Amino acid sequence: MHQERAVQTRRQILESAAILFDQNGYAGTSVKDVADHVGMTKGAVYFHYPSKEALTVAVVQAHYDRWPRLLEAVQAEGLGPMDTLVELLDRTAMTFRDDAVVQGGARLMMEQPLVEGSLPQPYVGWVDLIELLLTQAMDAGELREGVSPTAAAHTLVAAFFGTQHISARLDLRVDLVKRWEEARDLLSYALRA
Ligand SMILES: CCC[C@@H]1OCC(CO)=C1C(=O)O
Repeated sequence: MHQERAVQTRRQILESAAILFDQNGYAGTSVKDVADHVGMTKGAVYFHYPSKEALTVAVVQAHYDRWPRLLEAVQAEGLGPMDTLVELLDRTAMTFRDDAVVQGGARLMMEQPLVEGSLPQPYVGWVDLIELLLTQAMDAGELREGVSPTAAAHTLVAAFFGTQHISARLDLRVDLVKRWEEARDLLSYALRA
């Protein structure tokens, strides 16, 4: 019971931190702000996360931890490789629209130069994963002749990042899924055999 309580508390702290980092940025958020938002003392927050940097690294890690789980859920549907990739990115767009931890992590990654604490290199995980899925699509005859999985992975990550960034700035990501569907449908003409 105690362990479960601690897990729940850590999740609530991360969620509050992510919300505040997304709203006010890294420099504009203090551990005290997070404690007030989650309804705990600063000391209680420090018990779980010993510094603002530890909190920052944890939010970003929780952001990236979403994607392998999302991939597993999509792969369980047994779609072909190209449809798996399309479904994965569609659900990633929904996650960027709906998930405060993903949104807070994305803002922190934008502010990486200002952040003490070591953060992962952005984008490269997605390029590798999408390149793998497009290579599987090529092997299955689902990728247009002559399209390089590596080049297409760079383009898809850039298109997704730009789409979610513009939607975030102009519309708080409310229209993100629709904007992503526009980009995805256009890119499908270039990618599908
Ligand atoms: C899938 C596009 C890349 C993704 O979009 C926001 C962001 C945060 O840095 C990303 C990343 O680092 O992978």
